[in-house]
Amino acid sequence: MNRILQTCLLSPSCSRLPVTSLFRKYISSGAHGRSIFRETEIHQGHVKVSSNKNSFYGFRTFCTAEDLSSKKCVPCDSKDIRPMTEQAANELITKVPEWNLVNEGGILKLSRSWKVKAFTKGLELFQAVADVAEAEGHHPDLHLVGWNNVKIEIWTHSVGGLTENDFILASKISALNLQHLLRKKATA
Ligand SMILES: C[C@H](O)[C@H](O)[C@H]1CNC2=NC(N)=NC(=O)C2=N1
Repeated sequence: MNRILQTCLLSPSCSRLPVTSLFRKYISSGAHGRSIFRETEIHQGHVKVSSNKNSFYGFRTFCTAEDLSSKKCVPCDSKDIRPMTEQAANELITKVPEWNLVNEGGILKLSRSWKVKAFTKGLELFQAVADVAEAEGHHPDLHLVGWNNVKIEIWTHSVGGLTENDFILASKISALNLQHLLRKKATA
């Protein structure tokens, strides 16, 4: 029997922000005492929801696509940078749904493909992406084959895997307006 218990966690800091409050709704599933709860954060009238299967005391932060695109890449030669686990990558890929998570010869990468209108439009797309990459100091692998097939792969070469830098760059690329360069999708 599922009981939905909703408790409002108004932390003191929230009391000063009348419109910001953190609601935690959890459903006591009963099985093995695990609870499934959903945090709902209400900010200025819009709601971000993260579902989380965790013990009652588990508390998970969550980031959204806009969080990633507002972040800055860090130098890839910093000593404490490490490749993330496949589980972490599977969680973060949900924030950049236009991208695919691929494993190439044991190296996890982000990959995305486009069909462009013309060869030169592919080069324009590369230039737009290059501007973002240079600003971030983090660079993708660019492929343009068969004159109009663009593929971009992103991974952190210095660690031989994925880091948050890759997801930040992917999110910033997704935010680019590239529609005018792309071939119209064939209608059904
Ligand atoms: C010092 C600077 O962070 C490194 O040269 C950067 C440049 N751009 C990079 N881009 C990617 N994708 N991986 C790297 O390891 C990398 N290293």
